Amino acid sequence: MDKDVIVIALGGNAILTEDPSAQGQQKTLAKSVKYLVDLIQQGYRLVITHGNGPQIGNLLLQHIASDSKTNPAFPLDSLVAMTEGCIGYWIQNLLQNEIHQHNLNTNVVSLITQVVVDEKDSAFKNPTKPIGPFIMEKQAKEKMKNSTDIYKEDAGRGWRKVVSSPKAIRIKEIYSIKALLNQDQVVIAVGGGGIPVVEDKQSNFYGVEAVIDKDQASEKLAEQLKAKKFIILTEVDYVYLNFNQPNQRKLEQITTEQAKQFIDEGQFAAGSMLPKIEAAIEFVENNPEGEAAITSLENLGKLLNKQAGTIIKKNKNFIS
Ligand SMILES: Nc1ncnc2c1ncn2[C@@H]1O[C@H](COP(=O)(O)OP(=O)(O)O)[C@@H](O)[C@H]1O
Ligand SMILES: NC(=O)OP(=O)(O)O
Repeated sequence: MDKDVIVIALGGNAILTEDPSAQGQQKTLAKSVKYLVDLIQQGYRLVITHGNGPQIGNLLLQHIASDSKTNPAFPLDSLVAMTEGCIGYWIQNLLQNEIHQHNLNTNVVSLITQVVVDEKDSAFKNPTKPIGPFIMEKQAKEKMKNSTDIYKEDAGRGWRKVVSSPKAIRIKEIYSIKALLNQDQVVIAVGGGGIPVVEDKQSNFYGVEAVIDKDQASEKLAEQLKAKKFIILTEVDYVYLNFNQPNQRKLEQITTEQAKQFIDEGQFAAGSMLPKIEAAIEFVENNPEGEAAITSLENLGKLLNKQAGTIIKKNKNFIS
């Protein structure tokens, strides 16, 4: 591929902020699409991925609330597909309008993406992926007593339902994504971590009940595309040491070695910041010339001007 590729991952919690309505989530997304146009104008090929943790949890609640005979709840693979379609449409629509405003000749396409996982992945027996709304500890423990659902505390923000989250092995539609990029189209892919599928002995694929971590799946995509930059956009402007404590300190530029040391110190919460840091390390270690970055949706513009965000690179020589 002749032009440099940038993979930008938008977090589900960063899309669903105070207003959970469709309009509220579209309004949040609208704030970041203008910066995406800047990247297109700078000549980059753009791939956008997105999370779906809060959205799929809310959708599941709607499905469970309906009549099980006349309107039965769908399994998680189908719900991931629904969130991929919906959030993909929001981004596609907003970004295409913004591109039109700038008189650029680029199309945006959202691709329903399947991601291959291992059916023997131990994650199927140990759910860790938080989805849906944050609830109080007492309410979560009550729900666990009365059902087979599992709830866990999520980064000091409350308790959330957790589901299985097997590791992404490969992106099934990778050749279609490359073909679209080669035509200078902006591609939205691997939404919600992609639809989890397993391959049988006859090379058929079928969906399984899980939600893949979108940071880990996006890293696989960035790696397969040999991307120049892998940018993770979430709710916080920086990755912090001693997060939410009086001695909190922002991290501006770190090496993968420093990042690993901070992981060992337990600086990053499982299910939230930890998978982002692990994905950033994995990407940079497999693409030593590339860089990973983490910041908020609102700060994408500042990140690109090196005025905000945490940047993770392979070694100190790269850090200026
Ligand atoms: N060390 C840390 N630095 C910054 N944020 C952290 C840290 N540890 C945990 N977090 C939490 O991780 C959140 C990002 O994870 P999450 O909400 O799961 O992301 P997403 O935007 O992909 O849905 C932040 O909003 C913050 O609350
Ligand atoms: N699928 C996924 O990882 O979504 P979030 O980024 O919203 O947690």
